[in-house]
Amino acid sequence: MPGPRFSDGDSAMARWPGSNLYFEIQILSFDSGSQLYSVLFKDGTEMNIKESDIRSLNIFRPKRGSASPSRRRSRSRTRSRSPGRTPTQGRSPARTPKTDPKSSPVVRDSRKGDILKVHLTPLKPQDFIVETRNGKDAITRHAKLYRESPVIQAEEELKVYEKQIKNQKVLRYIQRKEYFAESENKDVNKKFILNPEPTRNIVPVEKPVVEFGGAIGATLVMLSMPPLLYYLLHMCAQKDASLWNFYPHWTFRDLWESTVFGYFALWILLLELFYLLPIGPIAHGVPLATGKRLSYRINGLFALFFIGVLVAVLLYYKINLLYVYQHLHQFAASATLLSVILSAYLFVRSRKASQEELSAAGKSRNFIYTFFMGRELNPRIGKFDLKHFSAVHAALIGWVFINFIMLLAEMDIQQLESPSASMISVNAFQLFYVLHALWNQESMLSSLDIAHEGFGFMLAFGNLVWVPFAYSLQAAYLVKHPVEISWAVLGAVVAMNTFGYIIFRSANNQKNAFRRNPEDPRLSYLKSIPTSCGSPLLASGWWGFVRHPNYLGDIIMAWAWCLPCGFNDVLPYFYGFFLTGLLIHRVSRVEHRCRQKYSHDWDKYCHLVPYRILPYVY
Ligand SMILES: NC(=O)C1=CN([C@@H]2O[C@H](COP(=O)(O)OP(=O)(O)OC[C@H]3O[C@@H](n4cnc5c(N)ncnc54)[C@H](OP(=O)(O)O)[C@@H]3O)[C@@H](O)[C@H]2O)C=CC1
Ligand SMILES: CC(C)CCC[C@@H](C)[C@H]1CC=C2C3=C(CC[C@@]21C)[C@@]1(C)CC[C@H](O)C(C)(C)[C@@H]1CC3
Repeated sequence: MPGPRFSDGDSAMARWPGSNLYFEIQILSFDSGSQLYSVLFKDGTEMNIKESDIRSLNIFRPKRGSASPSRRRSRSRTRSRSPGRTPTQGRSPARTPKTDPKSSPVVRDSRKGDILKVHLTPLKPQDFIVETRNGKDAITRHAKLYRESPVIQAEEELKVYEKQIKNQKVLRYIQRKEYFAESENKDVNKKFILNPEPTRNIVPVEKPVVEFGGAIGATLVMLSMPPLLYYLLHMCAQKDASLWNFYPHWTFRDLWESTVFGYFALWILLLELFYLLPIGPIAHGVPLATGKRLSYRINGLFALFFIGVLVAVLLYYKINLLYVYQHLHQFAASATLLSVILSAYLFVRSRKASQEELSAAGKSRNFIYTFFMGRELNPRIGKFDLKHFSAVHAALIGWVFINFIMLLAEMDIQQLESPSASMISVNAFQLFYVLHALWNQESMLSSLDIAHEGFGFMLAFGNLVWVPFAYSLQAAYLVKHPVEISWAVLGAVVAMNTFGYIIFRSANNQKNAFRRNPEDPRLSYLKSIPTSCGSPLLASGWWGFVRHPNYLGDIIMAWAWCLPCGFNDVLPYFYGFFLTGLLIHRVSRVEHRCRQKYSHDWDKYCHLVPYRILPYVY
């Protein structure tokens, strides 16, 4: 068998697997057993590649007198989707085009002293409107060439870029056509195909996928979640909280009181007021289909602080905050009613929304399913963003508030001078989690719910009802079920929470920093996979450990929050089970989106990082 053609340390060009694109690499080693070269791409990706996919650099070198576009580009490199440099298509190196002397301006190249004749294809404004990252890069380079170098030998290169842009446009129309053909919306179909409105950003066309078991699943969830919540709250208030000790003897009055609804409405109005205060920085959400980015006022921490001051004032004036505990069921029912009213309003107003303003699921024609999933992505009344408000202010501040009420109730019912260690730890862990979320509020704007989900019953009920009333279940349980925990156990629980938090926080930080700036020198030790849609995927660090390390941290914390409630009952462990289930289900939803967006690059990532949440388990 002949020996290897390339030696360790050689530079060459290698074909990116599954494509026709060649990138510069360095040979690291050759394995005579598998006959594969271990190569290093310029962006740090290491791969094993066979010899037939590697070419000598000479093949790609331009002929004398012509300047290689790849070389020129590397001088003024913008971030491209290629690993390290812009790919060279196939094997044909760019050549200096023959230009038409009549139509070309004559310019002197001071660097070479040659007189070169250049013909530039004028760009039409619409050529600048493309939707992919790659297209953007092409235009940046295009414009750079235009500005920087009057001696442009790159007519051919420009043509390649124009072709790329056109291809992307064609692809976009085809995707749209397929998409709308599927959704059977003939009118919209015509509008987009005959009269295409150019979109101006990186918005992958999402195919609708039926989640939660479609209309039947949605109906079951909508009908079962409210009673489940009242059952859980009821069990927490029972002396014997074992799950089977359930003899419902509810009357309508147990669940409904108009005064309580009034107080709840007042609470929401107050939060809305704080939400609208012009305090705090403005952040921008992810690009929408219209190309716009919505602005959001980031003032959750201020709002929490004001609520804290208000609670302190009410306590000072001896206002009976235990009223909330005494009417917890009615408050939960009022919140449920409000979430239903809100969902109905959202559904009605979404009929006026344009297709671009709808979520992928919201384009379905099933009433029940879209009522549940939500149709409009970012329903706003003026500057008031209903979804953002409910996820941040109503859910998170409501959760902290109810927890605090439970702490007061425990002291009152158990005649304690200070809250128990279990109650303090549950309150402290969850307050810390909420403070973290509010401190990093800007990164929430790219979360699945804010960026991609419509606003319907699921999020309205989830945020207004489920988070404040079900996530505070451990504290509600401790009110009537005192648990003595030793310092050793407390220490172990704190250690477990800290461990979960470190994973959660560093995983989210790594991803957020990488998304903000993939070239960040502080992240240079991390490997990433270039993708055809432009945004690379982290493939080392936490995101190389499992595919959803932040969920792992979240789940560890969730169980740590249950442990201070002891082992007498299963009830306070509900949150651990619920969050684990929610995040496992969420993995499939997020991964479906990622597979659509990154296509085979996502499969590549899954191959490199085979486990989703827990190595060797899931
Ligand atoms: N306590 C609770 O009830 C809940 C808590 N959460 C928490 O909220 C936070 C946000 O959750 P969520 O939005 O679901 O999920 P993520 O924050 O994990 O976001 C998923 C997105 O991250 C990007 N991504 C995925 N893999 C990679 C990678 N390898 N490299 C770079 N980017 C990658 C993709 O977006 P793109 O391609 O756009 O970059 C993907 O769509 C999480 O920390 C979660 O634990 C969430 C739900 C409920
Ligand atoms: C109808 C069912 C009961 C559905 C319940 C689902 C909800 C509990 C969750 C759906 C998405 C959520 C989010 C958060 C809490 C849980 C719900 C409402 C979130 C506010 C938690 C804190 C995070 O930092 C976040 C990213 C802001 C979360 C947004 C999604």
